[in-house]
Amino acid sequence: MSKPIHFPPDFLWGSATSAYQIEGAPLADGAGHSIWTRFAATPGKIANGDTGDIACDHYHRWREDVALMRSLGLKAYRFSVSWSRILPQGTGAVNEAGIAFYEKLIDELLANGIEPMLTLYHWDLPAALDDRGGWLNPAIADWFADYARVLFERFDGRVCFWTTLNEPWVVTDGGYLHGPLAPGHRNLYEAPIASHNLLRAHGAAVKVYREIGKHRIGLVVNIEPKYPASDEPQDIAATRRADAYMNRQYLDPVFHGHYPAELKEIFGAAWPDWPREDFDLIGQKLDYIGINYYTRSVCRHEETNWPLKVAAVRQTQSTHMETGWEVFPQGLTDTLVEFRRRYGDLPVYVMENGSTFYDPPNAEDGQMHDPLRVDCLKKNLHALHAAIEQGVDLRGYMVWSLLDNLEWSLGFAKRFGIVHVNFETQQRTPKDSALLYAQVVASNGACL
Ligand SMILES: OC[C@@H]1[C@@H](O)[C@H](O)[C@@H](O)c2nc(CNc3ccccc3)cn21
Repeated sequence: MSKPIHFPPDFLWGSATSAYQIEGAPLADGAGHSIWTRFAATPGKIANGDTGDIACDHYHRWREDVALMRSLGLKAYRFSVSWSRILPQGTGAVNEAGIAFYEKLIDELLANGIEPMLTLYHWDLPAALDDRGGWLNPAIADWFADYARVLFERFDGRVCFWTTLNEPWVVTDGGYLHGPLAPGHRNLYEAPIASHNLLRAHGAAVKVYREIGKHRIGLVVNIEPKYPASDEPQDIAATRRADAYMNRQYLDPVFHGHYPAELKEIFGAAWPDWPREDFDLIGQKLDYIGINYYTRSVCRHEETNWPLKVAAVRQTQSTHMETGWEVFPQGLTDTLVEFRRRYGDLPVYVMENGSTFYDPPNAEDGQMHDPLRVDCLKKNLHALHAAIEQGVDLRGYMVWSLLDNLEWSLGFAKRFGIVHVNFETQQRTPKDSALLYAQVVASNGACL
């Protein structure tokens, strides 16, 4: 019998979602179009023709969903704000109805003892700003800082945990290099520019927060640890390129003031000489780092793969994600320990961790059994604890996701929720994984 595990006494257990994936009603009450309302309206971009027009109807069911979080005993809830609800044109006049929606949500969370953790940007750029170049226009750092200032002024104090960006790597790789995500560009020269402007915008928002904010602000990055498929020099070099491109491309400029050298090798002539002063802006001091972990990647050299020349070697035990994300809890421990080794002792929150499996239909007992997700969750939480035992200053964990939701271009078929959503009736049904998670929260991990 292994000894029971305990997390730090004030460990923050919560769940995470994002606006476009759950809210629905993206254009209600004066909201403007985003690059995702446009992408979803473009045939072939989202599987099965799914869209965020209704999603989980959270825009109308927010009170019920907060009650659901309360019933699970959650201590925190990580959500994102739709920029184009607040500023329908991306800049200029504030849409008070947009402010009102998030104000109701925040106040309901607080009334139920749940810490609101607000993400300013989770991929849904206002379409009006995309028309002006979006992340390719250097002015977006100012546009984003002005948007952030509106929310800081309205909500700081009720919101004490702020995140500037969710996963700049996915925004860039998916939206500008390979194209499966909005705005759907495939351009080697655009990707570094978009990525750099995301980091500049992050820094500009943190700078504003330091002027007027009184609580905590950070950045959320997705980290996928890279392991060489062999000890062949070519595979070792491929692994370093993959780590530099996906992981260190964001953490090195924020914490070390420069990009990894491998990026010039990867992008060649498409990699600009960045102005030195940009790194002063990007390197604003943070109160915490948010890390999203799902899987690892085993890398080998592949000359034909553009532009990294890296291929991922498929592993055996995988989730049902499109690209078969391996269940590899050790990678979570390794990621957290490596962050501390490379970047220091900043407080860390795991802001997303979860899995998608084809959930069996309702059992005769009416319960949603999801044994694979339960097993995955248990293993990842043990891995989390192992990182704490190795000295990581881990402060909290947000399971992805509270609800089954729109998995971007993969549509509704990929279910990550610990709570099942019937998208015809909008009925929410906690899965076994939700019942387990409620026990974990109530016992602070001792039940594991
Ligand atoms: O795919 C599951 C979630 C997604 O629903 C969230 O909105 C997003 O924040 C999110 N990020 C990852 C991990 N990163 C990633 C890696 C490759 C492609 C797409 C996402 C997974 N997820």
